[in-house]
Amino acid sequence: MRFDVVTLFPEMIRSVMGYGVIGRAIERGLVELVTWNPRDYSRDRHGTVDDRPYGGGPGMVMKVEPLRDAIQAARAVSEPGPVIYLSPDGPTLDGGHVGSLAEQSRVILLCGRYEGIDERLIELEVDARLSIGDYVVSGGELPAMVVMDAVARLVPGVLGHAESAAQDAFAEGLLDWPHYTRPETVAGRGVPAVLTSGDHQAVARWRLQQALGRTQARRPDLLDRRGLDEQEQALLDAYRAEHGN
Ligand SMILES: NC[C@H]1CCC[C@@H](CNc2ccc(C(N)=O)cn2)C1
Repeated sequence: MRFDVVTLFPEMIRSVMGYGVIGRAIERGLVELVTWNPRDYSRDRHGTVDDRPYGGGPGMVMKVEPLRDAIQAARAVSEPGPVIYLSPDGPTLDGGHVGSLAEQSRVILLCGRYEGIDERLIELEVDARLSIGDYVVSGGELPAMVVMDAVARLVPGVLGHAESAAQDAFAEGLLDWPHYTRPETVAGRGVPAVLTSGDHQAVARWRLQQALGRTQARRPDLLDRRGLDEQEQALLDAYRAEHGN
């Protein structure tokens, strides 16, 4: 999987993406990360990438040419891939988007700053928009890193034993089950007995039941979307009987 990021702050991307499983995946070559700075493609010696908005108003707008030249430089190397603009007016990222992006061999992510990007750049070069939620942050870089992290986790080998991605309850369309580790008693609180029973089948069943119960309680909309088979319904009924809800 190759990510190309068009951004005025390449160091922001490279430093944050260098940590943890994703950083190791980049070191191991499972994920490739290349940044393209529009300022390197500015048409004047001042490195101008923005200018005042036509029609007046506060703030600055990102100019077409430096962005277009950076995107075309990215397109010119490696194989084709969609150009995705991180923007609050895109569809909200969900597991479906992450899954389909993970099937691409390459994605070019466009990060905006200032008040916005000249609309003609979007018309000329952007294939799709994506939003990470209904709020505005000061640049597209953090949203781009959220997308890259979520997608990279689905690349085979990135999470070590691949099943931990599948085990990730959200991959099942459910919220996560509770996690515990040593010490066995802390602040007077113990660990659910099944988890120290050594019965792996019982543990797996308990975890699924917890994920179902928590999803029903906190995000019933996810449950409606996912649907349950008979065994899952029985587990959920038992959970609700036990938790009185
Ligand atoms: N006019 C606001 C707009 C101008 C151009 C740059 C963007 C960067 N900020 C972003 C980007 C994406 C998201 C999101 N929800 O995915 C939030 N914030 C902000």
